[in-house]
Amino acid sequence: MESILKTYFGFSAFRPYQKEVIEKILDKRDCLVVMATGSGKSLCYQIPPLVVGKTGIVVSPLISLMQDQVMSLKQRGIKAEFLGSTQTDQSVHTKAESGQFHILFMTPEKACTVPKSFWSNLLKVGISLFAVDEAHCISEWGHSFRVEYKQLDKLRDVLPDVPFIGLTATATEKVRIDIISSLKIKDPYVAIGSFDRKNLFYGVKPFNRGQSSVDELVQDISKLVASASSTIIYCTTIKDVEQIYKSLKEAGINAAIYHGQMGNKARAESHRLFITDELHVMVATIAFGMGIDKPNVRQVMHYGCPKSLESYYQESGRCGRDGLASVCWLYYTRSDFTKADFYCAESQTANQRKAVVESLMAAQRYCLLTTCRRKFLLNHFGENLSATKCGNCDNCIISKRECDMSTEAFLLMSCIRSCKGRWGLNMPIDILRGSRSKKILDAHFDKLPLHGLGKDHSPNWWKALAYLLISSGYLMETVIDVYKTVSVSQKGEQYLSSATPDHQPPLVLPVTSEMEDEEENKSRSGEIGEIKSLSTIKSEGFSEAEEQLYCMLLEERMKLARGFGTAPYAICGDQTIKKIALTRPSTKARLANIDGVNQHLLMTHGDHLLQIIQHLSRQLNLSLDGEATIQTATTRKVYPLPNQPRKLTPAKFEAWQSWHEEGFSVQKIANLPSRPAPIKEQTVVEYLLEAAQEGLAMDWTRLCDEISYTHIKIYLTMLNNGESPEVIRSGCKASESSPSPIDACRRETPSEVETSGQNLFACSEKNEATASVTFTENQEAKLPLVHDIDMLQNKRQKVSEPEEGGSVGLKATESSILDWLENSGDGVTLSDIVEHFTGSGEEPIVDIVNRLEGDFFIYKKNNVYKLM
Ligand SMILES: Nc1ncnc2c1ncn2[C@@H]1O[C@H](COP(=O)(O)OP(=O)(O)OP(=O)(O)O)[C@@H](O)[C@H]1O
Repeated sequence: MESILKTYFGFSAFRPYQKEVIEKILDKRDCLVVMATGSGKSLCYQIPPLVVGKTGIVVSPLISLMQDQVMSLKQRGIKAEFLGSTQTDQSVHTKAESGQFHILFMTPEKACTVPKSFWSNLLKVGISLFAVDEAHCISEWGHSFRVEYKQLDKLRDVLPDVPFIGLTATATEKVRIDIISSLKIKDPYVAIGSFDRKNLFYGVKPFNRGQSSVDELVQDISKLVASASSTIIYCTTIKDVEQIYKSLKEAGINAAIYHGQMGNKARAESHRLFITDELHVMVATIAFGMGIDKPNVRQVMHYGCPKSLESYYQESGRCGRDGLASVCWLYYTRSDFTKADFYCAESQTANQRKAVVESLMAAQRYCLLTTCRRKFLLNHFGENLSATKCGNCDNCIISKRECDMSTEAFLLMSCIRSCKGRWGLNMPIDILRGSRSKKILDAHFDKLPLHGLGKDHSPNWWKALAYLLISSGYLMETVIDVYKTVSVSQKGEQYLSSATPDHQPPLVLPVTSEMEDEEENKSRSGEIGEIKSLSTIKSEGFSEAEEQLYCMLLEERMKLARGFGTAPYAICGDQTIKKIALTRPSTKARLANIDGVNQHLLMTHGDHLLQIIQHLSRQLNLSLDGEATIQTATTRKVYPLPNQPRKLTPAKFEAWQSWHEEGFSVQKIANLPSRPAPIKEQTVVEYLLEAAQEGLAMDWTRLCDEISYTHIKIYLTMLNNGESPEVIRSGCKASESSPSPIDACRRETPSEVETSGQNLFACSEKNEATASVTFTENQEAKLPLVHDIDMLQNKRQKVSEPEEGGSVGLKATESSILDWLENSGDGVTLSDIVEHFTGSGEEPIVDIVNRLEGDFFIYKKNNVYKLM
């Protein structure tokens, strides 16, 4: 699996859950995969067909999306095609039926209407999986319900032994259950990943639909265009799309446009211009881009509140899919929150209508939030962010002014109570503002003593206060059919009972931007502008020349893509180009070792790329084969982190930052090129534990995974069996006279212990006769890993076998190295190879290894070579 990952996709490590899901699919188990947009779900269905050599069927809702995926897969040397109404190549059907494609995409309509013979013919050659992408479309509770998806369950009986996989980026529990039952998925393996997209910045801004707001937006976008980064602007109506498009045009910004009233051809052309980077801005309705696979979109702006948080999460999630820092801004007006009727137009049942209204309410709450937006979003999807602030949203960055609003809160709550929970917010606000509308007169609300007491504030100011009171639990909203009513909660009642018209206990609330705009006529746009420029830092850590090289390489990629009629990102990602600009590889082996460089890229463009790199580097006076010392890590934040706890030394804090914030492994931190000399991995683990003790956030699961779950399991099992882990230490001492198998291994193959990367019982010097366990400073013995023991025992057997060639020493050749690697499951380091093939010098060995790597026979991960 790992060699397929490197060969076809250029990646050397799986992301969380990918491997598990793939293994389950290979075991023919049904799966439900619920993972964030851009987290790498597609790989889960792309790898099994390549492993077993049988077609994988993927149902996908949009033709444009299928076309993009087919294009990208072909660029990786994978045989992929799609079947749908726009397929013009008649031979695809026949080829598909005879199993000639690794991956075959189909629209749901096509999957349900192809003749049965298609499936029976394909079954004869074998089907590796049946995947339903964007599986939430099957659920009425989902935000993109598609009737045609409902028919897919018919195929369960046609393909009884084929594993069915549902994949979605947004699924509440209700939707998950619905997907499982609607697709007739049996006893599925359910993988639910984190929804936290750490590289995305979230921000919200109120606006009015006036020209000044549009001008401000255009100004923001022109800055982004100048940095050649891709932006999607989502509008809620076609009218808005046209207005923004026109304003951009007038400001000299060329943008693509996309909405449902455009013809197919025009839409396809817009789509093409955007994904091929010919145009950097796309103004569109949400008709654009379900599952759009362009990884380097740097901004998604919503011009108008979306209809649900699910859609917002998915639409905004289209930026930063390559893991680089990206920005999501949402601009809303109050009138956006009154569109429930409009969104309910297609709802047929009361349940559907209720779902629509509740969804819009959640989106509204997100807009009006004064606390961490990421925490709120994650909470909506059932995930808890342990910290109160994420440090990467507007609310966490801009400190909010707080103010005692007890008098106004008292007025509003009293007025709502007088309305007896039968009205929405407009009625009590109109009463407070002294309205004499017919509704108010009919209900005799003009007689209330509160009538007219709130004229000093606008309706929007009162609404902002109402939402502060809702989010802090003093008021509550209820949905009846499509109507929302507001009433005083128990907490609110308690407050009212402790207050009188002359005296109210303090009630301190944050001043929202809307209130601020009205009260002080003060806009936050200055601060926001600053955030935005910070958030769009493109190439942090580059020298000027490297920055130039990066831009030139992007240009070269663009030329290549044009020549091949494909999108630049399909050639390779921005992240890969960044790494190339930083390391400037001079050989195929070094190029192959860069994450994101796959075999097809190396074979088709490798020589050309190497020439270009050499030429441009010379031109810019940059040396070749540099070390990538800057962080291009996936989760780099552009904002300052919480202050370093006082007790932690800078080294410890930095280790924690690299691990927690940048996602570096313990091993990588121990060996950072910026260190004068590597430090022990165990030391890094201790730094992390100290940081956790100091109260810094810690992903324990990840840490356990990294330092080995097995390690902990052995420890617990020993405790369970009443054995003290001390026996390990005493066993070691006894080993001086009668070595335990572990000790014996340790003595015979000392260097291999280090290859486990765990440094669990660091060995004494090579040939030393009496090995001893290394203790930590406080003399605690460390436990070996189960697989380490197995590995060592295996190796011990091998070591005791007579070696070919006796004392002459083994000679390294391409085939002898490959043969040897075949039997070393966990891979070997360069020094292992040099030690093993004593009949050859280091230099020729390095040559051979480079050749093998450049030809994709082997690949390197964490300095360990493995067989492809
Ligand atoms: N193991 C990996 N290592 C590095 N990059 C990866 C890995 N797996 C996937 N990616 C990259 O992550 C990006 C997003 O992957 P993918 O398109 O599969 O996301 P997704 O979860 O299907 O998103 P969506 O819900 O939007 O369809 C792609 O550019 C892909 O190449």
